[in-house]
Amino acid sequence: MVRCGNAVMPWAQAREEARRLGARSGAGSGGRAVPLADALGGVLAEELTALVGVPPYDAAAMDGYAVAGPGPEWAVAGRVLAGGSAPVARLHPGQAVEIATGAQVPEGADAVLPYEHAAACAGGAGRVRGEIAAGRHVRRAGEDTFAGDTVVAAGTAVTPALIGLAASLGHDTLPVRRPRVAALVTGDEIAVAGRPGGGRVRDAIGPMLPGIVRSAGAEPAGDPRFLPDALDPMSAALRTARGDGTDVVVVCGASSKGPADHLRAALAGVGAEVVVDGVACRPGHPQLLARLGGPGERGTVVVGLPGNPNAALAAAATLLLPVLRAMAGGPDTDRALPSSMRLTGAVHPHGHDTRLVAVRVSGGQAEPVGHDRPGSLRGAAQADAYAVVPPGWSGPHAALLWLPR
Ligand SMILES: Nc1nc2c(c(=O)[nH]1)N[C@H]1C(S)=C(S)[C@@H](COP(=O)(O)OP(=O)(O)OC[C@H]3O[C@@H](n4cnc5c(N)ncnc54)[C@H](O)[C@@H]3O)O[C@H]1N2
Ligand code: MOO
Repeated sequence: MVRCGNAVMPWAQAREEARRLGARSGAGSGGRAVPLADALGGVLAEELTALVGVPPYDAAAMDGYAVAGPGPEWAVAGRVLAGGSAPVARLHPGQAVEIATGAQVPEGADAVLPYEHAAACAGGAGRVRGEIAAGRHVRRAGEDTFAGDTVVAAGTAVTPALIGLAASLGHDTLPVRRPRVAALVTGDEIAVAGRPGGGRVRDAIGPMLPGIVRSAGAEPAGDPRFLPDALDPMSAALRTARGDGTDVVVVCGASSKGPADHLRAALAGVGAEVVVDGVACRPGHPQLLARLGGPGERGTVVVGLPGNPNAALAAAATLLLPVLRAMAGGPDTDRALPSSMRLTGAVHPHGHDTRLVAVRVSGGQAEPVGHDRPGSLRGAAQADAYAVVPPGWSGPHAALLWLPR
């Protein structure tokens, strides 16, 4: 049963509903162990612990001599390079080995004397002299991280640095949450390649969805499927998605109320819970958020995007991204990016809808780029963000909704 009327929801509330539904649907979904090379962009499903310490052994931090005892002179017993073994298992006071940065320091060593502070001894070859402070230039095992330490919290985005860290802690795989997102592109007028003609239009939404999906740490479940403007194929596709455990289905171009827009009827037919039916924003008015699945099930989230491409992008930023981020367990915003900025140029609020204005950010200001009508991606393609301009806004600062990059 469809449980929501046609009340168009305020923009901020719709985003909050999307977050809530994503968190509800993602909770308990666990993670999948993926090889480090494939983990980039996912969100850690569990905390990351150290399987080995960092450094894993007492290591030289400089090229020079590992020395035992206070000196100022030592007898050099040989040489050890990184990855090699020392010529003596243990240094006794007065002994040294020549050592390379990263090599394991023999037991008994008190410090490393860098080459540039070492002098040859007048007393003969095989001896070295200099001044040391105990512990200097030795990186002790576990001085950064002990084996068993918890190092990174669950919910952290997997970045190149985190992958490098995981490798240094002894991991070959990472448990990541990465919702799988199927795309259904509808419309009898849609052409999928080349120059459209004869009342047809190139699909502009299917090609931008994988990037949008990946930007939120999720992954596309294959290529978009193209559906004709008919109820039965839509209903069948929704049932299939629910049946095969797809996390999110994005339906493009069937969200309005025309004779060819079947999403609402299909949702009603499959017993969906409709959470958002229309959002008070421009562009992106006719968007939908729904859930397929019973109370005890994790369910499949359905996001309906309008067919106009810039409206689809605005709707994806409004509903799809918060759903995916919450589902993966990550934050909704990138903390490195400013959340609001002074808006330049003449921007006028709408009477009752929130306007999403394509802006370029430079010099700490956001400037509208134009060409951001619902049917055109020309502005968004040159923009960094949408400025969020609610009804009654008087400026000059506006919240920013950063576009996927
Ligand atoms: N009586 C009403 N009509 C419309 C309303 C409304 O509130 N009442 N809203 C308008 C708005 S706003 C939008 S946006 C569209 C959304 O409609 P749909 O989601 O059903 O999309 P379509 O009608 O199929 O297409 C709209 C437009 O976009 C083109 N399109 C569709 N899919 C794609 C695609 N994948 N790539 C590029 N372009 C696409 C399509 O050819 C149409 O020109 O409804 C308005 N009508
Ligand atoms: O979603 Mo429509 O933009 O408002 O053309």
